[in-house]
Amino acid sequence: MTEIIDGNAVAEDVRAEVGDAVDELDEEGVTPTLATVLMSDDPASETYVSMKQNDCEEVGIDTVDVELDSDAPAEELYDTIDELNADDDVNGILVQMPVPDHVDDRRVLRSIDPEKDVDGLHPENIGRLVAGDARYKPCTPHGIQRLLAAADVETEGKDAVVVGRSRLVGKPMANLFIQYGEGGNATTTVCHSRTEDLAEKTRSADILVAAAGVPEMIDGSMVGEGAVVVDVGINQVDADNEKGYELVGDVDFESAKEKAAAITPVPGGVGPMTRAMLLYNTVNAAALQSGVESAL
Ligand SMILES: Nc1nc(=O)c2c([nH]1)NC[C@@H]1CN(c3ccc(C(=O)N[C@@H](CCC(=O)O)C(=O)O)cc3)C=[N+]21
Repeated sequence: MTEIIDGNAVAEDVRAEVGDAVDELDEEGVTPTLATVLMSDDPASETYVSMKQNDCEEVGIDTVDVELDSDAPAEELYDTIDELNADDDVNGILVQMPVPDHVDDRRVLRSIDPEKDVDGLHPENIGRLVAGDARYKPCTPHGIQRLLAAADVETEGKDAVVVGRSRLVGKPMANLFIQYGEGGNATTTVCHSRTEDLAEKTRSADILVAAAGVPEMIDGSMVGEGAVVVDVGINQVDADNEKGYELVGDVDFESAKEKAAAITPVPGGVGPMTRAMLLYNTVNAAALQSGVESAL
């Protein structure tokens, strides 16, 4: 029987742990605060940001909610970040990606105070991650590590194949897999749009992470017998429902499930874990900035 890895359940465990850490900080007079910045009209982005705010509320993290018109001048976003950097009440800053084309997203990530960069995407934090000295692990790869650990999936000595080389997922995921320690020590291959013989490589994976952003591109014929399949895809395809779209993963679930020993679903797999690790990083940011030791 193929194990369906339940991201909602593991995320709930993480939130409980984070909630306890928030209570401990509270006793020291520290209330972690996350600022979310949304500059987009995309309904999915709006949904994700409001889910992140609800999660914060559930565990006792305060939120500051900034929304900018998607056609506002880029300077408005840069100024917002400067203000949030200077605001001592704000511990974490999340600028929801993607930002509009007229905004320089690299500049956005560079200008967030690295100690408030709870996404872990500032160049300094990426550098520290690669050096094996992470301050905040990027939420999605961190969440995947946590999900694999909860499912008792050993990574040491295993062949991990990451499909996709994005800043948010593929690159940091591969970096975490090759690090020493728990959730690392995997022999790691990164595949991307120019990879030749992709199916041959994905079939060789003990652990296959699909993060290319292409709906259902990984089907059963590309999955090795007994592999663990992690689907990071959150592709929107048009649907005849309230939202007008439906979430589809990068994995063709039904055919991949026939081969896999364990697989994460979409929704209910990696997505909730991404949100949970954001809470985790925000608590650690508050602890770091207040000089109180974090329980996490
Ligand atoms: N600065 C930044 N940081 C991010 O971490 C970031 C970002 N920008 N931009 C977009 C991606 C995407 N992302 C998701 C988080 C949670 C779900 C999630 O919770 N999904 C639920 C379902 C959501 C639904 O029902 O629509 C699930 O898969 O079960 C999805 C996607 C974070 N991202």
